[in-house]
Amino acid sequence: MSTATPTAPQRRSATAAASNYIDERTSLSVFVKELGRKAFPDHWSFLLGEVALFSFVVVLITGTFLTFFFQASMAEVEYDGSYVPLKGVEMSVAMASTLDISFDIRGGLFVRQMHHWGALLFVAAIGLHMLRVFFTGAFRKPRELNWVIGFTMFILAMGEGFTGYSLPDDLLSGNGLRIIDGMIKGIPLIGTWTSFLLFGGEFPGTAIVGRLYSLHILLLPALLVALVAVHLLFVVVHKHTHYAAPGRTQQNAVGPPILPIYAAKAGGFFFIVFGVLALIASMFTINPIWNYGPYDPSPVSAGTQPDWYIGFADGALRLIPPGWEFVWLDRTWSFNILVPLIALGLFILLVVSYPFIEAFVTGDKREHHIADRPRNAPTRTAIGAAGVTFYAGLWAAASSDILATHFRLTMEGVIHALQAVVLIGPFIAYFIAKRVCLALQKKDREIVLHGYESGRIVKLPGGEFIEVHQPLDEYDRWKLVSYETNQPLMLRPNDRGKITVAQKIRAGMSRWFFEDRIAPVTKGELEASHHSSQH
Ligand code: HEM
Ligand code: HEM
Repeated sequence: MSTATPTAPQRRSATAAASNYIDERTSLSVFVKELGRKAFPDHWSFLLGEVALFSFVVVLITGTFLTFFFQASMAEVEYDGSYVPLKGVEMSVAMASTLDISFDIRGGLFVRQMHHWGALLFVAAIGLHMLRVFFTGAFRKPRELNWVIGFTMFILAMGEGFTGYSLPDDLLSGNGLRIIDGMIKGIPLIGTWTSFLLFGGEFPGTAIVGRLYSLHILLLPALLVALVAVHLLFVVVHKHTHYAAPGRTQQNAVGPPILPIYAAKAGGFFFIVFGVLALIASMFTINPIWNYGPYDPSPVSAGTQPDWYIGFADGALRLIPPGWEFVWLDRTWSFNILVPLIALGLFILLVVSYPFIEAFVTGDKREHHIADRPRNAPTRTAIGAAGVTFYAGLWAAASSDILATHFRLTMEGVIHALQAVVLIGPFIAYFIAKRVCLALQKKDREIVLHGYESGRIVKLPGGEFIEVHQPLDEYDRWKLVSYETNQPLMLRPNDRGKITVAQKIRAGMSRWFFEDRIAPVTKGELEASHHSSQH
């Protein structure tokens, strides 16, 4: 057969012509060349930011599909779709259109499920990515601002999640909104008016779904997309951090180039994230609003749960002891709402400003491009463990009723135990994490100087038994040795020859931060151990 198939060189030249055409009009090649040559260090933990990025893309694509069919109206209709048990039930157009997406639009249920699972993964990946950045100290100079941008995106993502969850106007979403309404109304003086402003009058009114819709599909995604762009631009500008290894310094970034290796890997990884989400969406139901029905406060019972990332706020409300409400100056002061609001606000403030607090305490103004191993920064790791415990306690409290019913405990017992986890747990976690880090550092020191225990016991000619130690290879030794030791700040008199109270506080904090530490192995020690192992 002699069909004329285009030959490879012809195809290439067509591609070349097309890229020339584009380049002559955009000068894109300069940018691609510059970016393509950048090295991107490789480590599994760097994939977490990518999972966040790719699940965001999935959520954007599936969300766009949903906008074609979702109707953000709270007008009342009688449901007349194909889900028989709800036929004839009065509900909002928003709820009815979400049911239509689920049962009457081809592929609608699948896309809805993918959107919801994608959202859950998105926020989870952000959280884990943030913990990776925290525990490796990758937020230090020059990346402090990127930490702030990242954290802002975290808050926006939670906002996206909450507004999205509220759109279908089903039993649970209406209930979530009722909790928010209660929290807003609990703010003294302005609470009631703010709630009226948000809901356009008495809760729930007829405006809220439309308003949340504008936030959900326009304002918040636009802000997120813009911030993601700046975030990634900063990653390129600062270079990515890398872990200590031979040839890696504070001045370079070692890894495969972005083009073609990293881009090909990342592209493949996008399809894995997409595929896994599609698989989960097709196998596990999430938010079956047809089981819940339209919003009505009366049938909500124990066991209802918000999406996971809202759990910590819900838990904070549940942990406040009863009766924290007083009438004073003819007004109700709801400390049961104010205290969690203030505590969460402070927690958020602390997290977002952590890079600046640590830099102040350590007085460290150097740039850091080698990421810390968490054990080598024991105080930071311990602070992180304390923060995670605090968050986990609040989060678990959102399921206090489920814990009580599943484990046949009293509700009060569960609440008291979780109150202890939130108030005392962080201190215990701090202590344990710090001791574990120091122990691991000591172990590293032993390994560097004496090698790994091999378990092989040998009897020497003189009758003595010794265990043969396996020496480390160069690469591992580098990893274990190459970390900085930091000294607490010295108290020095200022220009007027005085030591101020602020200086004393700072020096005290710096001592606390650095006091407990294991000195890194010195060159002399290494040489000595090398000699002794040779003889
Ligand atoms: C929408 C959410 C986010 C997306 C899509 C995102 C994406 C990324 C990606 C792809 C990277 C490079 C790969 C990696 O290190 O994992 C990165 C790095 C970074 N991200 Fe994020 N991130 C997000 C949220 C956050 C948050 C919440 C924080 C911290 C509060 C943060 C702080 C950083 C920092 C400091 C770096 C530089 C890390 C380094 O050089 O080692 N990001 N981000
Ligand atoms: C980070 C971004 C986003 C998150 C975390 C998020 C989250 C959610 C969640 C949890 C729901 C409820 C889903 C359900 O009914 O089970 C939802 C609904 C919805 N989302 Fe998003 N979303 C995001 C971005 C977007 C974008 C960018 C669009 C549109 C361009 C969009 C459009 C919609 C629509 C139309 C609905 C209502 C339909 C429905 O509930 O099934 N979302 N979103």
